[in-house]
Amino acid sequence: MTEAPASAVLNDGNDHTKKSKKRRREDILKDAVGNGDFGGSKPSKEERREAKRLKKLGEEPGAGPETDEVLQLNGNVGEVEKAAANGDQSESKLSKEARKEARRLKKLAKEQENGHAVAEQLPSNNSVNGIDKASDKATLKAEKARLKAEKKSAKTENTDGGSQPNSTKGTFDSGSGYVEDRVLAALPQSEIDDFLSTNFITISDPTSSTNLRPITQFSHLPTHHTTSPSPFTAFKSPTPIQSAAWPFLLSGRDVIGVAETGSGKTLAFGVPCIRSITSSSRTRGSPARAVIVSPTRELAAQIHTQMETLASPAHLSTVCVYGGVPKDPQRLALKTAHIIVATPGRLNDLINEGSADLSNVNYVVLDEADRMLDKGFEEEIRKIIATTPTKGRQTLMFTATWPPSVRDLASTFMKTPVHISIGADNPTGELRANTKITQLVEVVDPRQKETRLLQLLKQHQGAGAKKNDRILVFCLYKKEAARIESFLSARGMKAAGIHGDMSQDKRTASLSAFKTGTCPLLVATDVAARGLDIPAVKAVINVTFPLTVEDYVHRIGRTGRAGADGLAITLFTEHDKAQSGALINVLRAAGQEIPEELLRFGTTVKKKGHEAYGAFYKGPGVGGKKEGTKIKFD
Ligand SMILES: Nc1ncnc2c1ncn2[C@@H]1O[C@H](COP(=O)(O)OP(=O)(O)OP(=O)(O)O)[C@@H](O)[C@H]1O
Repeated sequence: MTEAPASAVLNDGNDHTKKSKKRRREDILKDAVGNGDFGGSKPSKEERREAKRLKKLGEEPGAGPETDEVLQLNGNVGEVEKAAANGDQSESKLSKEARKEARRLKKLAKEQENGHAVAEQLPSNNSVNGIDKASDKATLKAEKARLKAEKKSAKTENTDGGSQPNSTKGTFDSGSGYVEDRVLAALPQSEIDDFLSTNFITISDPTSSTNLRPITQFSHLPTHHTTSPSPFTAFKSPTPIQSAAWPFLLSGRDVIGVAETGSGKTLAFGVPCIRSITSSSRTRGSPARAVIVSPTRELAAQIHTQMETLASPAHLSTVCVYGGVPKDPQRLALKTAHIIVATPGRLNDLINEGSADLSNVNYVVLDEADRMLDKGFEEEIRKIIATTPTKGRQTLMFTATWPPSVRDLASTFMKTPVHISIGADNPTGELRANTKITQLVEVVDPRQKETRLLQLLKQHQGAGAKKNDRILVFCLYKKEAARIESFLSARGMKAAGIHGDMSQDKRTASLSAFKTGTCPLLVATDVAARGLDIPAVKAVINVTFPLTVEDYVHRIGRTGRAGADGLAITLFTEHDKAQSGALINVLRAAGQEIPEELLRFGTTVKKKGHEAYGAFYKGPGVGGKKEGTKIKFD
């Protein structure tokens, strides 16, 4: 079972007690709503926020065309006021809400009359009138939805004692160049709140300088004209992490984005990357404007492919830089590339020899950020970031797991980052597996693992229609992976392998055979645990438990992607018992069954002495200290 829904939260770090600020806000409020018709009482926090939002809306310079929207808005004011005029108890709440909304709409209508633009960027291939009609229609639709939502929210208030989700008010960040789309800006606040709470979106902004509405539709993106043909045609709407992260990223903010595996984080950081480059005015020096770092070669290649589809319509070029392949083509491509996707080791090599120059890079992404910040990579990351400018640089960290051990280190690279996390009852981004994955754990005798694996493969990939179903088998060690691959091949199963002892060519060939379905069984080490987006992996089988429960969450995340269901089966032995408590917590958080035999190993989560060593922590050494063993995948 999933956890109970949590309200969406936008932490407001403002000091609301300061007198001068308070006075200023009240002045703004007066400006925004006339002479403060709040029924004689002091405006609520909500009302003040809304007024502030409207005020900002009015201040935004622009040349928005005058449209029928004004009439429409006025019409809606009447409708709202009519609704507000009704008198029974359940409608008195509505009437307060409706009055508030009426004031908001009146103000908006007035601003439209005064010629203030609400939207900044419009698709270049549309005529202004076409856009106006479309947005008018959308506004009308939004208004209808708003009235419906008002009724619903009034109803809820009457049944739950008046509790409200915390609000995220839409607004503009005039300094950044990002302006909310007019349709998005016109959406009723209740709809935005609803979106945040139903998608379990938690936004924590230490500055509170921007209260940005989530981009709930691709059409609300200011960049879509730069990426035509649209990269979104296959998708209905942005995923929650995309919706929530885009406005902040488009505003130039640093962001930590924590969202479950397979939830579209690549586009979450990829789309604003294009916008960041196209809006930059720098023309001198190195062409590189963005760098995206990932822990494995295969993941770097995958991100690169996705970035290419975004970049080429905007006439930007990209390069993928990783080890195990010749440097020359990479050196050449670096001369013109605007976006560098890289694994850290090879990128540092190329920086050191002078082939890569990051001095103009102002968009830095650490994908699988917790992995990039653990001891295996920390030093490499420091070196890379040190060659980028401090001023004007946007730093992004995206991951599905965000252990406390890396959080302090992350903050040393970032400027007041906005923290966005997606997940039920998970405002601090604690460890969560994707809830679309069914997790089965079998406690077995270590000597029976291979026999049990064979049985499971026959059961889930047997003959007939199931024989081509993709199954990913994880081992802990390279030698173990090689042995299991041979074991399966010797029993007539078509298996490929991927691990660090193989040449890059062979790794690439195995992955490609698995992706295309030529070989439906892949035996891997944790080199394939993170980020890989392989279509329709039916099941993940863990033959040996990984070294950390974070790695477990990433491994099983290769199935159940982009909203699909998945299956993960884990063979757990007494050798893994130190991890039982942490695994139980992950199972519990995702509402999964916890086997009695697993509970017998204990529920205590052992506090690790060196959490920063992440997946490669092997226990304390002499004197409680252990040297970091640098194990790299590239
Ligand atoms: N808005 C969207 N709607 C539906 N599918 C989407 C959307 N955006 C991206 N996807 C698809 O979702 C899949 C997973 O995306 P992606 O690989 O970016 O996930 P992720 O969150 O980075 O996962 P991981 O944590 O495993 O790295 C991809 O196949 C991608 O094409």
